[in-house]
Amino acid sequence: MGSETSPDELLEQARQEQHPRCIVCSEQHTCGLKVEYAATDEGGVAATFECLEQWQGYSGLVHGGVIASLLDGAMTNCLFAEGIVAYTADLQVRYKRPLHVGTPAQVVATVSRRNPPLFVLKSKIVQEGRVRAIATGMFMTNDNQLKQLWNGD
Ligand SMILES: CCCCCCCCCCCC(=O)SCCNC(=O)CCNC(=O)[C@H](O)C(C)(C)COP(=O)(O)OP(=O)(O)OC[C@H]1O[C@@H](n2cnc3c(N)ncnc32)[C@H](O)[C@@H]1OP(=O)(O)O
Repeated sequence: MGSETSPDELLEQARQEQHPRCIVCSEQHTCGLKVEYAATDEGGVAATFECLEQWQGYSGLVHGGVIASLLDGAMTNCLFAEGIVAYTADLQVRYKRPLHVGTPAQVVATVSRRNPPLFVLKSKIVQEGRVRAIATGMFMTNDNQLKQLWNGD
């Protein structure tokens, strides 16, 4: 009791070990998005993205590739928070409404299905209370992580 590793500790450990120079979530990257995903009480992860002008594609709008990266990064970090390291195998993004530069947005992700080695996750970006983009991702562990899952360690 009391020594159990928290989701945020698991997330940080996996992030540091597996992709410390990630273009989406590393604080060390010189020109990355620097998104700080953190575990939520609901069992997923969340982060705020400032939607700076430098991330725009069409004038005044955040580039769709950046949006896809934010959603994918949220889902990857959501698995990190469970101590699972997995790779994006399939990613579907629906751009529902424009994401405007100059206004912060929230990105969240949750695990919706666990069927090792496959995991299905959902993610969304909300700005000023309105959903701007949603994604479904399928993630897959590699052989080493699979062995750990099956061995329960
Ligand atoms: C993994 C990638 C990584 C890689 C990702 C790489 C991405 C690179 C992108 C580079 C270019 C950009 O950055 S572009 C910027 C990113 N995209 C955006 O900001 C777009 C945000 N979304 C919007 O502005 C809007 O939702 C629009 C323009 C797409 C559509 O708006 P709308 O004209 O009001 O129409 P709306 O009512 O939503 O939909 C009209 C009808 O089309 C249907 N519809 C709309 N979208 C879809 C859809 N995706 N699939 C099926 N059906 C759809 C609706 O159900 C509806 O059917 P019915 O009810 O009539 O039957």
